[in-house]
Amino acid sequence: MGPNLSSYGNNKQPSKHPAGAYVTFLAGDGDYWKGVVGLAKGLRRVRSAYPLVVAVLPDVPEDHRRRLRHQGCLVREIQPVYPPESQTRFAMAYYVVNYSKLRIWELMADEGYDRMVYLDADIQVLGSIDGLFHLDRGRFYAVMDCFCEKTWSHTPQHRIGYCQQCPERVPWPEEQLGLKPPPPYFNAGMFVHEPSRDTARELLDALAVATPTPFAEQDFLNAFFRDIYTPIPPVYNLVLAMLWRHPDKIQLHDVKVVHYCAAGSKPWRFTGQEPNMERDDIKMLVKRWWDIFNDDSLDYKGPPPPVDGGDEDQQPLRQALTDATAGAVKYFPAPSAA
Ligand SMILES: O=c1ccn([C@@H]2O[C@H](COP(=O)(O)OP(=O)(O)O)[C@@H](O)[C@H]2O)c(=O)[nH]1
Ligand SMILES: OC[C@H]1O[C@H](O[C@@H]2[C@@H](O)[C@H](O)[C@@H](O)[C@H](O)[C@@H]2O)[C@H](O)[C@@H](O)[C@H]1O
Ligand SMILES: [Mn+2]
Repeated sequence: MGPNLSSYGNNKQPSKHPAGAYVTFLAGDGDYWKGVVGLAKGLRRVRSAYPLVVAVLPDVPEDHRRRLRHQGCLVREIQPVYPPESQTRFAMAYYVVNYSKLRIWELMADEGYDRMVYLDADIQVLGSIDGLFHLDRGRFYAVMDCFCEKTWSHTPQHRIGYCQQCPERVPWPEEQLGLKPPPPYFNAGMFVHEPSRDTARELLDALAVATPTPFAEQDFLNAFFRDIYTPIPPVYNLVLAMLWRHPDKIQLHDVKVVHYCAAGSKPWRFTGQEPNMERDDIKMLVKRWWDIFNDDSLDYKGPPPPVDGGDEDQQPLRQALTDATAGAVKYFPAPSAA
């Protein structure tokens, strides 16, 4: 039986947990910053009581950091984390970047937080999830993943059509494939845990001797937290493929967190051309994302938080460069209504 989340409904928020924060991760000079802006505005829309910390790699340009600060994000630079050298073929080549997520335990502990809710930048929060900060301590909370998409085609379970979401669908042939993969396995796009430098050290020491695997830090985190992982309902991280792989498990109107991780579903790059992207529910969810992203009433109204760690004397130069390019980004029109 999973944790009792029933009392944490939308409006019955318990008092604010003293030292909690949302945290996301941003790498590169591409367009994921739009995901972070959307997430910051989405959390404001559901009146979250907690700040959003953005752990940025050094390659995130000042212009993107400024845009995030202007949306009230607490931007903090982290150093990259690389897995040991290996010949591993990641499910997506860029997944090697995602090991740097492992810096957040150290970052958030140093920032003085004792509870964090991690959210990928390709996530949107449609209903309040502040109650997650009050879950019992000592556990690692996340939503179970699905093995049915072709990104899992490298695994034996995918090959025989087995998925932990419906273990009865295909019996596991132990004599042929050995023991069933130890359930449950979580999606690492969203999780609830407690920052600490000890955990940070243990994670990085374990990674140093780990063999990288196709789902990179997600596989690693599943192995590391296996003994304390506690599944929470999919309303807290709707892995989009669940809509067509396990529709019986999803009531769309109950969903609080949408994770745009299916191929072709990133709203800021949405073309509708990839498989399943023609679905009405997908187009509705992408429009929901754009409606929040383009809603000026959700913009941060306060003074931008101070630049963290920026060498102040460079700030004026940075600002001049930023202003010079500020008009360069055109916000894309929302896709046509579903
Ligand atoms: O170029 C990139 C790739 C990934 N990310 C971050 O790493 C997370 C995990 O990557 P992604 O969400 O693309 O993986 P998926 O959930 O789609 O497998 C993203 O949400 C971002 O927070 C990023 O900032 N820049
Ligand atoms: O680096 C590995 C990534 O693995 C996970 O994404 C996968 C997973 O959800 C599969 O089940 C889907 O089939 C696939 O599309 C999707 O990309 C996390 O969302 C992401 O944060 C990150 O950990
Ligand atoms: Mn993601």
